Amino acid sequence: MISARGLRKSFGDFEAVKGIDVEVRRGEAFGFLGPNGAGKSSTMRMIASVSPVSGGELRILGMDPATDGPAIRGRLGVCPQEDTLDKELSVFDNLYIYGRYFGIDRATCRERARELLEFAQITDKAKAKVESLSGGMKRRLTIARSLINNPDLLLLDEPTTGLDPQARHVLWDQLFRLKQAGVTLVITTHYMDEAEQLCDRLVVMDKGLIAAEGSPRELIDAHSTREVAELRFGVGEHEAIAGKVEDLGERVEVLPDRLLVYSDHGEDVVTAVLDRGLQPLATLVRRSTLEDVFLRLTGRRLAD
Ligand SMILES: Nc1ncnc2c1ncn2[C@@H]1O[C@H](COP(=O)(O)OP(=O)(O)OP(=O)(O)O)[C@@H](O)[C@H]1O
Repeated sequence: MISARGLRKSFGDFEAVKGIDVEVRRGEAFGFLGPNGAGKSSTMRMIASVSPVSGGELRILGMDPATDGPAIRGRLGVCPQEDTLDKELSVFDNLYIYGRYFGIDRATCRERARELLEFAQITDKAKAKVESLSGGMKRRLTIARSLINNPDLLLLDEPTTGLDPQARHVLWDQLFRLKQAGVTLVITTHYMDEAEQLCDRLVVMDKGLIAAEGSPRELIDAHSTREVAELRFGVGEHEAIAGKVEDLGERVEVLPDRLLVYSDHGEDVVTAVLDRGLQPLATLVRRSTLEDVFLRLTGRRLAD
């Protein structure tokens, strides 16, 4: 569906994407995970064929965005980071008029708009003004709108940024149903839980480069331990205590508010810490996540 080789994007002297290789297969949900400024949106805009490639090769659905932009865009759905809904129009008309813009005939547009309202679970809001919708409903409508042309490939740029946890879960469900219906999804996100939930495969991006690639499970297995023991001590104590526990795991990370001890057996770490007379204010043993992978690969947290 998408094939990139040595793909680059420059803005003047600044290189936002520094030569990346990406292969997205039909029917999969593929993620670009990385912090703000990693180059995810720049990559996405090149894939959406709205921003020219500065270097390397890019093929979308077997076509070249430099020469086949309109044909590619006709087969893509694009859900941008910011809401671009028409606030003056009703929910239904946002879908209907967008469909007409794609050249779809009136009757098909009406039918498709009704289907999509149902899919987005906002049928009862058909006549409401967009302004009256909650943030989650607006995102669902934006996704519905991006499906009006029955795209083969749906591009979603940070689909759940700014939503509360419940609205995020409703949206994930919507995206999961799309995937089951055979739509190929490409998602950028800086939420590792979103990447873990939705993506079959992903690349971890940092500073315009790909730091790692694989399924969430493969990435965690390759770059982290099975478990992590989190130890919380008093403010300012973590650096000094790190030296006293570093032999208990494969690796120790010092964060401002806690220590992370990486070990396949987190409970054993906690027991050993207490045996040494150390008195953490709180302990937690959890499974490794993509956040741990990111920290390992870049020395920084995604949240930062
Ligand atoms: N039009 C532009 N002109 C100049 N610099 C740009 C432009 N667009 C993006 N950049 C820069 O390129 C870098 C990558 O930006 P990009 O938006 O691709 O990152 P991102 O990973 O999508 O982050 P975010 O989550 O903030 O969107 C950033 O340093 C950004 O400031």
